[in-house]
Amino acid sequence: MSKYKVVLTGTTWPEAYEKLLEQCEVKVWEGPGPLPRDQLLDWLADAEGLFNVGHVKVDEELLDAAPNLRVIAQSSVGYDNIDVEACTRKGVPFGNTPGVLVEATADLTFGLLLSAARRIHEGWELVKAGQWRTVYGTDLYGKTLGVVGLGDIGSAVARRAKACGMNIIYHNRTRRPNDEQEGATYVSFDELLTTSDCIVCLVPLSNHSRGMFSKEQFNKMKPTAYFVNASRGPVVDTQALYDALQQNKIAYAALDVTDPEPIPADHPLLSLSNILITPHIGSATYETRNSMANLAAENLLAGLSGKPLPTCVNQSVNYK
Ligand SMILES: NC(=O)C1=CN([C@@H]2O[C@H](COP(=O)(O)OP(=O)(O)OC[C@H]3O[C@@H](n4cnc5c(N)ncnc54)[C@H](OP(=O)(O)O)[C@@H]3O)[C@@H](O)[C@H]2O)C=CC1
Ligand SMILES: O=CC(=O)O
Repeated sequence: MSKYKVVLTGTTWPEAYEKLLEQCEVKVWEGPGPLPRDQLLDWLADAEGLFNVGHVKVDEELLDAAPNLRVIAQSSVGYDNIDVEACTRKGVPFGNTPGVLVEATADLTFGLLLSAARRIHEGWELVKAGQWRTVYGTDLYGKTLGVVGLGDIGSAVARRAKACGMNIIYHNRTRRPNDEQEGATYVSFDELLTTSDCIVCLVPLSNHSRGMFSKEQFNKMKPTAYFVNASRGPVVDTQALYDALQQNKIAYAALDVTDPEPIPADHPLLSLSNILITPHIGSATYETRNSMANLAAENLLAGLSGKPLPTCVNQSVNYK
């Protein structure tokens, strides 16, 4: 039996890769650096499947260059790099990896808040510098956490916060009765901004959410507010965040995602003392990244054989 022709935009985890190799002839980009666009388009000329690990941009141009494409699978839950409508127009199902990364990403997001609130990272830097002294933070217990984008991950963050004695408020475009039964209170975006002690942002990046945290929003926050962004960098206006931190309009920010990403070492944000940044590692545990790769491989192999993708974003073109 001839094998499916697949393009893999970067290396993936061994278990998933083995599964692909059983049924596919794989062109894999092993670097150095990201897969050049020309090379990708050239490889896609006869490809039936695209396994996107490097978050390459999928648009009309790419789809036109891949006339035989039957499925796109990506090992992430966010898909702001994918023109889903263009995929649907071409009849190409697209699968992401929801669910499997929820707990790991919630751990990291809440960990950022905890580290910022209690200055864990600053304490460690002091100890390494031979300075054994007290660094003061703030209590989370009894404080109000506002979650913007209370979906799978936001809800898991809320559970952690509740276990630490925080009150939970949230804002989405639609309400979540189950989370409300668990104690989360729905509020308007403005009320969340003005009343939260800590704000966690977990909205997908879209035309609705791009720049939703800008000067106006930071001005509405409490001067003691802690702001955590673990969604996508461009949801936040970076200059406005810099100004808010530099002018102490808010107390502290902790980011797992930045705009630009990666953030250059000489970026002004890094010169501030009231910020903590990690390099987009929300889902980066061995177990979770392995599960994400396996789910992406399942989506890809299902699509190649004309079966429904287990986690398809554009259901209208999923296989029946
Ligand atoms: N840092 C990291 O490593 C990781 C980051 N992520 C990021 O986290 C995001 C969320 O993931 P996940 O929880 O699985 O996604 P979900 O789709 O489960 O949740 C997203 C929530 O955001 C809400 N939302 C969407 N748009 C808006 C808006 N404009 N204003 C207010 N609320 C909005 C949605 O509700 P409604 O549509 O009703 O508004 C939904 O409840 C991903 O898209 C990704 O960008 C994910 C994994 C790892
Ligand atoms: O940022 C990671 C994702 O899965 O989305």
